[in-house]
Amino acid sequence: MKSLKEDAFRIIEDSVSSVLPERGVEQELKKLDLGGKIYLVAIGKAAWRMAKSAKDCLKEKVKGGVVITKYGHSQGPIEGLKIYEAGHPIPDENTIRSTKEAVELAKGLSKGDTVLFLVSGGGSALFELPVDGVSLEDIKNVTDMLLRCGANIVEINAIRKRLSRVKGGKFALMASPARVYSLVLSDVLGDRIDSIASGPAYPDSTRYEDVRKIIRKYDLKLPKHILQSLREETPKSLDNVETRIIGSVSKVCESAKNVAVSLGYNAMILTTTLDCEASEAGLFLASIAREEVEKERPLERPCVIILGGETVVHVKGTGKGGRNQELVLSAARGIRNYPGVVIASVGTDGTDGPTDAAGGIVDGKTAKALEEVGIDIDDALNDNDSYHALQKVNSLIKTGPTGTNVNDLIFILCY
Ligand SMILES: Nc1ncnc2c1ncn2[C@@H]1O[C@H](COP(=O)(O)OP(=O)(O)O)[C@@H](O)[C@H]1O
Ligand SMILES: O=C(O)[C@@H](CO)OP(=O)(O)O
Ligand SMILES: [Mg+2]
Repeated sequence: MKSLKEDAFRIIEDSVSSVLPERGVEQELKKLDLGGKIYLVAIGKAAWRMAKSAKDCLKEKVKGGVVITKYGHSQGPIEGLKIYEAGHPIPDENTIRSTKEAVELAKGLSKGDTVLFLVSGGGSALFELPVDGVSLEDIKNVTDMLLRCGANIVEINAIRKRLSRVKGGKFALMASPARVYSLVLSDVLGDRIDSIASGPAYPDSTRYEDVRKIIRKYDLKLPKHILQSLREETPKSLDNVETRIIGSVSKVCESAKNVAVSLGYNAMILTTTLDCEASEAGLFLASIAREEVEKERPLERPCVIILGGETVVHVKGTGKGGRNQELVLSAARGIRNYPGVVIASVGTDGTDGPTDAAGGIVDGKTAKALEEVGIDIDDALNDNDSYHALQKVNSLIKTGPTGTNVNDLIFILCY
């Protein structure tokens, strides 16, 4: 055991390493006997690492392929594959251009061929061709609206699927009669495969009725032609797909627990499905930390209480931040002057919101330190400006892109 913060960084580093995609990709590919010609399509923030390990495993059996990842997430050429970077969380021209390449490839395949489809979160923005009558500009506007309204990813993707020619199982239809074998890194709570990257090769479980409810719930003001496109139903069954999940938030939480125990802490996983508003989650975590300090429950100290999930933020202000940063900034209010407590929250992909930070880390001194530099936490939260607040008191966590993506890891350390 070192200092609480050093231990927190160790937990983050080791547990994120344990969910890098290589092991899962290799394990699954070893079990498989993929016949015919294999073509690789990889999408998402973990696409490059997934593609690299698949290519290293299958070597010249892979006849070609396309990798589409977020800007800054490629680590260089991979022999025989075309590597593209594109916009995330809002798609851009490069999204469309590279998706067209993948679609051309899939459409040209024959019976007996296989698409090895490597899927990770981020794929919704990175893999997109709008349906007829919907422009890239429309997709950008709708995506922006959805990301700000506080809807969760299942709701967001229910809408995105219907505006797309590749999402919601439609990419698998394009590849038919070839078969699509998907390896999926899950960043969706409950591992809902049809929501991960909007499920391009998985039957869609959402219906038009769900879409209508989402529009009402968030009072979405959508143009007429978009409303019209949303009525088109998605495939509810596909006969050419097989899917395996190779990593999820549960794994990163298990790993965080093991690291904490190895460092001498009592540890527990409280939930792997945290999905409320980020600032509310922060206050809730702070109250658990106070219970630890005052009543030494639910665990004997020193302890680590671990949560996995994806909180949401209703972005109303004009500041800069992300859900993990907002969570810890909010938590700082509740642990003010409590000694021996640290609360950390990070996106396992290494980016939290449109920032260069993965998340943030606070302790009992953070609230006072903010006050001393003239920052009012409530004001910062109201303006969704968690990044600048945490930056001022050296409380951002920066990892850079990690090459994986299994949602967010959140924990309390108490000494
Ligand atoms: N200023 C902000 N403060 C807090 N959250 C924000 C802010 N701006 C955008 N966000 C949130 O960041 C989310 C996108 O973050 P990102 O880390 O890319 O998500 P993911 O890891 O799920 O792809 C959006 O859904 C939006 O709610
Ligand atoms: O691509 C997506 O639809 C989501 C979920 O998989 O990922 P992210 O939140 O990273 O954009
Ligand atoms: Mg997400």
